[in-house]
Amino acid sequence: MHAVSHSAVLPNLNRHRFSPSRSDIQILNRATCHSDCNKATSQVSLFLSPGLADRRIGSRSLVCRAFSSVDASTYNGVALESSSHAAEEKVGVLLLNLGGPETLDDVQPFLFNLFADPDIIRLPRLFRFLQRPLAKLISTLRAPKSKEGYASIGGGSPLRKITDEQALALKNALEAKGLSSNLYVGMRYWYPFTEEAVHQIKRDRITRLVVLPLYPQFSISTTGSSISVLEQMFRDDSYLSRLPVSIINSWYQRKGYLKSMADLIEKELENFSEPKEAMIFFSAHGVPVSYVENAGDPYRDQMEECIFLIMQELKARGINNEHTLAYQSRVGPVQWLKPYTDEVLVELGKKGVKSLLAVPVSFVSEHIETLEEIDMEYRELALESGIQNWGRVPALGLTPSFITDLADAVIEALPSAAAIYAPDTTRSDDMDDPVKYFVKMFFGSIFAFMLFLSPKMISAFRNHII
Ligand SMILES: C=CC1=C(C)c2cc3[nH]c(cc4nc(cc5[nH]c(cc1n2)c(C)c5CCC(=O)O)C(CCC(=O)O)=C4C)c(C)c3C=C
Ligand SMILES: [Fe+2]
Repeated sequence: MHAVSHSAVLPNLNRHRFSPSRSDIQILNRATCHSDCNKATSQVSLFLSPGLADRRIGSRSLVCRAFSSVDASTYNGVALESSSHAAEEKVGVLLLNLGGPETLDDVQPFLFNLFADPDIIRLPRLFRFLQRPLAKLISTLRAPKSKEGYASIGGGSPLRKITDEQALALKNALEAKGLSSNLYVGMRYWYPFTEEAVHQIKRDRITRLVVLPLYPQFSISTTGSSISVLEQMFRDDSYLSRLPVSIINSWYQRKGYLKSMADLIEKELENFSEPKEAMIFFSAHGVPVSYVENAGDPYRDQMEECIFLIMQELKARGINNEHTLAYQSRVGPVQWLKPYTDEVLVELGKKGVKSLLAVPVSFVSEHIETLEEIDMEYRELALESGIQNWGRVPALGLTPSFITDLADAVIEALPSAAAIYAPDTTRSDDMDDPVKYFVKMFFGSIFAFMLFLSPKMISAFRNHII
């Protein structure tokens, strides 16, 4: 069990530019705007190159260093006084999510957006021009496999619909608690893009904003990436840079979330003929090991603490089932967090585990990785491996206790909203150090060369390695 680090060094997210290029393919034509993030520093991809990742936190990064039960960050740490002009306040709540292709034709451009994200693939400065060609190559290679997955769950991702429903439910829950608010949905890789949501917030002249990523645990690749987009937009805009904002970086420690998860698990265990015999199998979306070990991503620590807290809640209810945590959905040629879900399922089967309850734990809506990967691929693998009784806990979705808890999180975060001010000037750049720059360039060149030429690399992107 990893303790949550209260001094975890998080990445400096203060580094991207929002600069969509005119020539960009159809995604940009359809989007109001789209994050290009072309000003990545000279660091090598976190995703592709463990060991060379090196990110520092700026003193004014939107992501704070400390974690608390509502891990909310404000821009300058100065809480605005609780306004005597509350009646004039126009509160906005921005839900951040990943987004997913709505049709099979959307799959490749969606994957392009994902792989064009420098928080997913980061290249040395000199190779920045490769970001989009590389994203194009990888998305094209991966699209057939990914399309198969989306085809098997009805031809597209349910994420937009579910997130919209969650937004409406949250609006109503806030209303019931006496807070009138405007809800916005901002997706990182598909419609409605985060940039569109921010433009709407601006048009609506919101006076106070709470940003709530729909990921219980923080990762550089999810919440961090979305916040990078916001940071860039907010810094460059006179209205947005003054808007009081509170960002809830992670919220897996909240009692309401833990209880809601425990409720779902308890209910699902009852479907087994011998509920006490079922192993509770937490399956989290993985990230490359380099995120955690080189870039200071708190994701693994938070995930482990999250599982511990859910189990504590279950134990308090007299539920003492065995449990385990594994990581799913790895992509590409690098090491991801272990143990891998597929390998653990096979091992458990060999060890004689007969009943297993799968619990998706990094996401709060159904999506391709629950509906296809867990319900189809992993279920089949588990049954082949000797596990006889299989169950799966549904994602939290619109569970009322969960939505109510999100509403509480928003209300608790509101008073600490504070305005953004000057960008971080304390940050140093590898470009300032010619030796470091040369070393990175050298290894970056070799790496880029290998990537383009190695059939092994290509096949690693083409398939989920499961
Ligand atoms: C906490 C959740 C998630 C983390 C962490 C995460 C990291 C991560 N993901 C990829 C690559 C892909 N992810 C894909 C889909 C996808 N990812 C998440 C969540 C997390 N990703 C969700 C909810 C979804 C599904 C969206 C939907 O349409 O329903 C995909 C596309 C599907 C596929 O081809 O498998 C890719 C690719 C990386 C590389 C990464 C960390 C670096
Ligand atoms: Fe993912």
